[in-house]
Amino acid sequence: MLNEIYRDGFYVTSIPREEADRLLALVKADTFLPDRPGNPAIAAWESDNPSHNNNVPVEYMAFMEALGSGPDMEHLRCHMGAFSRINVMLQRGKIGDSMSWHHDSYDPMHVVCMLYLSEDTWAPDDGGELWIGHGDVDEKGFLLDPGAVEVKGRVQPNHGTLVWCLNTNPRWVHSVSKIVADKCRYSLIGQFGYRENVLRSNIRSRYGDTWR
Ligand SMILES: O=C(O)CCC(=O)C(=O)O
Ligand SMILES: [Fe+2]
Repeated sequence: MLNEIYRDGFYVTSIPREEADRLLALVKADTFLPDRPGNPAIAAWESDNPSHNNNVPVEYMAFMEALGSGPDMEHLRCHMGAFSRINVMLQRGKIGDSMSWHHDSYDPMHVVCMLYLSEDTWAPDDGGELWIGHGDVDEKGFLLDPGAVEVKGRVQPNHGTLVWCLNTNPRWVHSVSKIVADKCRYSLIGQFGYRENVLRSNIRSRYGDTWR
């Protein structure tokens, strides 16, 4: 893992089937809100101080905490220190959804992991792949040309697939290709960092209204 993550910025692995099944059952029973500007629930989440956010269901948080304190991250913890803050986000993607190239710099965290859960089997033609790439950025660290990103990896969101990303380099970006199959794509995202580094509450003043 270490060579991949320190050389490429990411590493692809998977979690045990029973663990993925257990989380999928919880996720299927969960409630999803449209992630659109203006949604009051999303606005509240964005204005919240993540250090004080205790709204993440304990099962998701416990899973991420176990990942963060587990052997996969041992060297990252030695290298970067023991993380004092974990964000957890659950997203559901459906046909037509996609996400453009970005770095998770809206809420700077040092390591990001993405766990995929799905009842469907995903083939490359289905879309919904996590693409990981490298791209040039401007003086603020924003990607200059999304069309010029050099793609380094494409990961289908199959059940139990886990992708680790170092999030310390704004040139390391990721995107989600358009979902073209009528399949349901769940991603449980964990971000690992420090309480002392909370910036999300100042997000609009730092990055403007178009930060997404
Ligand atoms: O769902 C995914 O594969 C990636 C989601 C993502 O990049 C994000 O929410 O920042
Ligand atoms: Fe992201």
